Amino acid sequence: MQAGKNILQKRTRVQGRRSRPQRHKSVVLSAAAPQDVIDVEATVVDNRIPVTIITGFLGSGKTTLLNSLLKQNHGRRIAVIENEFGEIDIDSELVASKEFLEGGEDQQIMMLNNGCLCCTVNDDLINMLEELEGRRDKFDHVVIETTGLADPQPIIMTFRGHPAVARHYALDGVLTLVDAKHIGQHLDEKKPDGVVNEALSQVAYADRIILNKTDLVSGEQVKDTELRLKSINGLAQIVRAQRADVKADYVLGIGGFDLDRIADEVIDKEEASHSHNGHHDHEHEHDHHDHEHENAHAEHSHSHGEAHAHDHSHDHGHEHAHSHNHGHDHGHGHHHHVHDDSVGSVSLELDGDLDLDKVNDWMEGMIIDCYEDLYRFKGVLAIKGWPDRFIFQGVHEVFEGEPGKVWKEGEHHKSKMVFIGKNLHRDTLMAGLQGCLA
Ligand SMILES: Nc1nc2c(ncn2[C@@H]2O[C@H](COP(=O)(O)OP(=O)(O)OP(=O)(O)O)[C@@H](O)[C@H]2O)c(=O)[nH]1
Repeated sequence: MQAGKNILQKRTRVQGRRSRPQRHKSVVLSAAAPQDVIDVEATVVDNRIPVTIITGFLGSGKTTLLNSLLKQNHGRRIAVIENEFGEIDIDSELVASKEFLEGGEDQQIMMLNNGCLCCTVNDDLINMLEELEGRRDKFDHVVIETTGLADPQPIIMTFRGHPAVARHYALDGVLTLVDAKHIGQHLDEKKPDGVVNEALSQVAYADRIILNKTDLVSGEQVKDTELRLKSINGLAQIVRAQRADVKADYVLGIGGFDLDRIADEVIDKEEASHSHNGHHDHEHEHDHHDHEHENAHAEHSHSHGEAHAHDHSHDHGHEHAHSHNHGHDHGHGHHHHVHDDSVGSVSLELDGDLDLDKVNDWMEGMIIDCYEDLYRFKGVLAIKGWPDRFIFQGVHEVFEGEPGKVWKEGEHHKSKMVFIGKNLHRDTLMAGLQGCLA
């Protein structure tokens, strides 16, 4: 326990792949595999350049947003990397600040014309970022606009997993534009096995969503769409907009990968919904608490009852959407089958303290076995014997965690996790979490 404790005084980033499971030994919370752990002192000031990815399906309003962003007086100098699919550079013609390309001091637009960012992402994007890095005194923030057909995942992974990029750039967040009128049909589109539904992926990876073009649909449709988006991604904030008209703060400075903000996002979501302000339609951002609470003791007592039969803990969980190709019991009415996308969110909440070793084993196994399906996951854990919360987040196999706020005297200990991904089975995840109880 003590060794793990020491590591948790630091920020840890852990990487691993299923094909090399031996490298995952206790990767999550302890230091048993020091060669796999990159420690950065928590007190180090992060001077890296923040990067925001703006994505969204064709015609959803990305260029409109970019124009509005470049015109707003937000005090940040933005370098834009635009990815135009095909050879004809149309978007840069449409962006108001194109003149900055020709020597403007404040903002820069760079074009990636030779293909789709997500396909050719590594070399082209990395080269461009390196080039920009040499001029970093000229800007404060990088915005990458993907093509409408890009799956943002490889771009995100470049920032999370590529050491040279991660040294100079910090992914601030993923902002997804959604066309209120057409998103449904794109989400519904069935792709062949192994082919990504880009629209779905763009929603699933979002830290923030702009539900745009609300002028083109009824209020009822907007609400339905919002529910659907939340079912896919229970973590992202959503604002409604027309002409992508949102404040720059909503797009820049998201802190989607900032561990310090995760506690607010994940555990204090109810309170957070009342404390944020300044965004359009903010009342829609956190109102997904219509989930039903479940008594997991009843559900799982056959397998877990002995371990915590008398601690009065119970869990609350909600599943927004999940694959229908699994066979758990639908009879108790606690699952909301919003639609049958295989990408969805599962939130888990469990009272009581967790055992460090059990959490390590469980999360290690999950990352090894399911990293491809785990798009994003975040959580705050109560670990037995630790004075502070443990906060973590991950994107596929890239995991990061650090100590969070100290538990107050007498404060009720509980853990909360949110998973976004494919084929997530809430019951299995909850059983796994319950199995970690101390
Ligand atoms: N009615 C309506 N039209 C909008 C809104 N926002 C943007 N548009 C229009 O929708 C069209 C597409 O917007 P863009 O900003 O170019 O969308 P995009 O996501 O950059 O499109 P791609 O480059 O094709 O991926 C343009 O004609 C915009 O003027 C809106 O809120 N309502």
